[in-house]
Amino acid sequence: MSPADAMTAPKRVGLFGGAFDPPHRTHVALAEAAIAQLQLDVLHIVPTGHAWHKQRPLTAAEHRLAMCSLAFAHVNRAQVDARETLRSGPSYTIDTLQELQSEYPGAQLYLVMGEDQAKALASWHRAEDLGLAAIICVASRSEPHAADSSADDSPKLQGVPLQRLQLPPSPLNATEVRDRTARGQSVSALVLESVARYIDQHHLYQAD
Ligand SMILES: Nc1ncnc2c1ncn2[C@@H]1O[C@H](COP(=O)(O)OP(=O)(O)OP(=O)(O)O)[C@@H](O)[C@H]1O
Ligand SMILES: O=C(O)c1ccc[n+]([C@@H]2O[C@H](COP(=O)([O-])O)[C@@H](O)[C@H]2O)c1
Repeated sequence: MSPADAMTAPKRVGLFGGAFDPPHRTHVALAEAAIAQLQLDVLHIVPTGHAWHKQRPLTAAEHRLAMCSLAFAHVNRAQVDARETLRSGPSYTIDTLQELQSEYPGAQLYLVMGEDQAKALASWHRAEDLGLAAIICVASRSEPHAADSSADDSPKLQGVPLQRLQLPPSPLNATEVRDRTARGQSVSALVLESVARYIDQHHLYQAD
């Protein structure tokens, strides 16, 4: 890398992973909040390839990628990244963080997530390495995906403090988008208009 390249190389790099089946309005708000509050140079939006932790099969990656491209199109510094859908085997976040470390030498990485995922972090693959690779940044989440209220509400990963993102608690979730679509109800309050159109045009989430 030349000295000039080093001056302009991204120094604050975010990773926001998810099934994004489909991406909804709160995903977009969370990405915008992360970019602004963490002053990110780039935020990689990474749809999961093989979600080893989910029971249900995900919608084909090509559709989830296309919907992410629509949902995050207007978000400056967000970059939809297909890498996990192209990787064989389970999608492990630590693998993606290590790839980003190689691609952005010297950058500080930020791993962005909702609180439900933060509470489950200890079960992730190589969980102990996550907090070494990235600063873990968490947005609170309201029902129905909120974490158990009896649990410690200041989550930590084996002693690693998690950084809070300021985001008004939102009950939006992709399950409701899929359920409403299957019932023939409108989802325009839950997803961007472009995503609603894509769902309709490609007959996604419709009842059999
Ligand atoms: N309403 C929300 N508030 C805060 N974080 C959220 C919210 N919805 C999703 N997230 C976060 O976005 C990331 C990706 O979530 P995901 O794609 O699984 O969406 P979801 O709405 O949780 O989907 P599903 O209902 O299918 O479980 C996760 O880190 C999740 O915690
Ligand atoms: O690396 C892991 O073991 C791991 C376990 C659970 C979830 N994740 C990642 O967390 C992100 C959000 O997951 P989800 O279930 O909310 O879509 C997504 O990128 C998943 O691949 C990663």
